[in-house]
Amino acid sequence: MVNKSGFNSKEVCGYPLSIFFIVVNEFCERFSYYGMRAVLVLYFKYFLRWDDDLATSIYHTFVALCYLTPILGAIVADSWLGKFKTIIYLSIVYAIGQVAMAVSAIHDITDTDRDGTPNNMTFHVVLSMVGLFLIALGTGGIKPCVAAFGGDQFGDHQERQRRTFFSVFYLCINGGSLLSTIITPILRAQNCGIYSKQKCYSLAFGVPAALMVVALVVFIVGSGMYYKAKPEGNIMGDVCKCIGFAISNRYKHRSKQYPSREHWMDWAEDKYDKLLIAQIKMVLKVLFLYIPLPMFWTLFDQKGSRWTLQATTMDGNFGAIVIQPDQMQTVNPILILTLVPIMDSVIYPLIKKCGLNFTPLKRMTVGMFLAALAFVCAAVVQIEIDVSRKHLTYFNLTQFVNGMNKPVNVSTSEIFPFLIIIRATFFLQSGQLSCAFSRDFGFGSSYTFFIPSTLSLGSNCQESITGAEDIKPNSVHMALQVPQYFFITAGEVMFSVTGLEFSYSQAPSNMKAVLQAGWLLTVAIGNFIVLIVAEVAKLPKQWTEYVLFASLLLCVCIIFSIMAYFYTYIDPTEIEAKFRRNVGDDDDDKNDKQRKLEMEMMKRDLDRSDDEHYKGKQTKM
Ligand SMILES: CC(C)C[C@H](NC(=O)[C@@H](N)Cc1ccccc1)C(=O)O
Repeated sequence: MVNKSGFNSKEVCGYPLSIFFIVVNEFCERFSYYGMRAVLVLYFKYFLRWDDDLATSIYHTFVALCYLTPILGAIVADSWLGKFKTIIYLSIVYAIGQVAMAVSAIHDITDTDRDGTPNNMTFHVVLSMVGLFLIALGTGGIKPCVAAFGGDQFGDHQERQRRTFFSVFYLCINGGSLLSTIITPILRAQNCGIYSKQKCYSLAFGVPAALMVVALVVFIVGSGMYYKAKPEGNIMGDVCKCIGFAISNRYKHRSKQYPSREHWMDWAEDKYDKLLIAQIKMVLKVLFLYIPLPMFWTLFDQKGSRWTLQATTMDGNFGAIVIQPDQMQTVNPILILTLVPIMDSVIYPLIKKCGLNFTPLKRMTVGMFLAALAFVCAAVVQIEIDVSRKHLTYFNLTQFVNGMNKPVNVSTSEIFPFLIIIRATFFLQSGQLSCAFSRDFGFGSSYTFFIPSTLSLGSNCQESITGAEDIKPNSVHMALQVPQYFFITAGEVMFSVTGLEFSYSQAPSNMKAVLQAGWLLTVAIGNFIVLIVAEVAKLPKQWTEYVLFASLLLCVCIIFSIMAYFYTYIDPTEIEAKFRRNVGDDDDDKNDKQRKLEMEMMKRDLDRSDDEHYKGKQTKM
């Protein structure tokens, strides 16, 4: 197949072979990212021994940084190294970061007294912070480049294939993240160590590190097959200078005597290339359309916070298995893996058959509406929970009344989540004597256990300990969260998968990665809005906060649909080709332009000294 730049690539079933390496790379990279992220807060809390607040804020800072760094990667790719080299270099940085995380989690390195706890915590903290910084730089930096690089592999005539590629790309993101969020918590729960056995965070970080190395190797293997668009110099510098010149030139010509121009960017025509101005107009048009989009991510990213907290007040007993609150999040990638193929092969073709033109911007609007609907469902579930008056966390609150005349130490084993019931084992110890007993709990319940004065420690105490249920278990089932997950995920498919492709198709050739980064920036801003709204609104009832978010998104959705109505789709390649054809004429024009500019500058100088006098002079010239 010969693509837009005359590059000849191998094809399989109408698709360039090179994209196989790109989607496998994405799968491994997302496995690496989400796998590491899944155990990060627990690593902060239990390995570095940070409190909940510090752990949560460092976690969110890291996630926000991951969506801010794409702009850096995009500038480097589009202006300097090109996407291919940027992906290679930043993937190396990323893999080093993951290895640093894995090493930072080996307690034996500083466990000089071999008691199972690190003796030099500073070493572990510093190494893990360096690791996280490198990971944020790497994952964020390559993110806009990989998607845009994949899009580059298609020729202009392969629009349909390119759309399918973005769907498959999204499937790989979710396939990788689903697998890793299941696997790494299992790895973390293992015990490992050289001198003493501890929870195996090093393995939980080590496997994602290995997957990142695999991602890099796979990407390099495909090297000979890629179409590699060349960077066109410091494009972002030129863009900024051109916009700056247009603004200042417009300001200098604000007087009514100067004829207005069709677009404010046209004021840059006196100095800059028409092609560059046309490309900037395309980018600005799309970026303007992006202004309302962060609100979608504001709702979307609350799956990991508010919805997980909601799940902690619900009953996770699904018969064969007990689902932990944070495990509910895996419903999202599972639904993505089912909904993307259904949408692509059934829903969208059906809509088309009905004669409806379901354009990308219409899809995104419906996506926003569905996300708002998801929050209405969340509010209804919340009301149900509030009515049932079960506000406790799934960690069962337990107290003991000691009837013995000596102090008894009580400790507990971990709760086993994959059994039909939640079973906890308690160890009672006094001096050298100890005994153990187990009890089953319901989510959210609270118990008081009585240790009788006659209890003989050292023997079996299973039968001797009696308990009273203080608070009944949570009665609202976690399955009730499924509708809200369904709507938010259907919204994600319509909004995010479409937006990814839209950002690529509407971007000029030399700013594809930049526009992808602009798209990812809406995710970062959305995350900041969560913090602001939650802080400012401070609503007493959780369900009212859900309704507030749903209403905000609905308003934004209406604004966006109006903006979308006035948006005209463009074909950047066609526009660029038109300007390139006119380049000869433009060269001739340039001298005239330069002359005109000099004239106007002279005119401005004279304007400042004596307007009337100048007017006289001009007519004489
Ligand atoms: C936010 C990103 C632009 C999109 C993408 N994320 C997803 O596809 C999520 N559905 C993945 C996910 C996985 C597990 C739990 C929650 C979400 C990405 O990561 O690129």
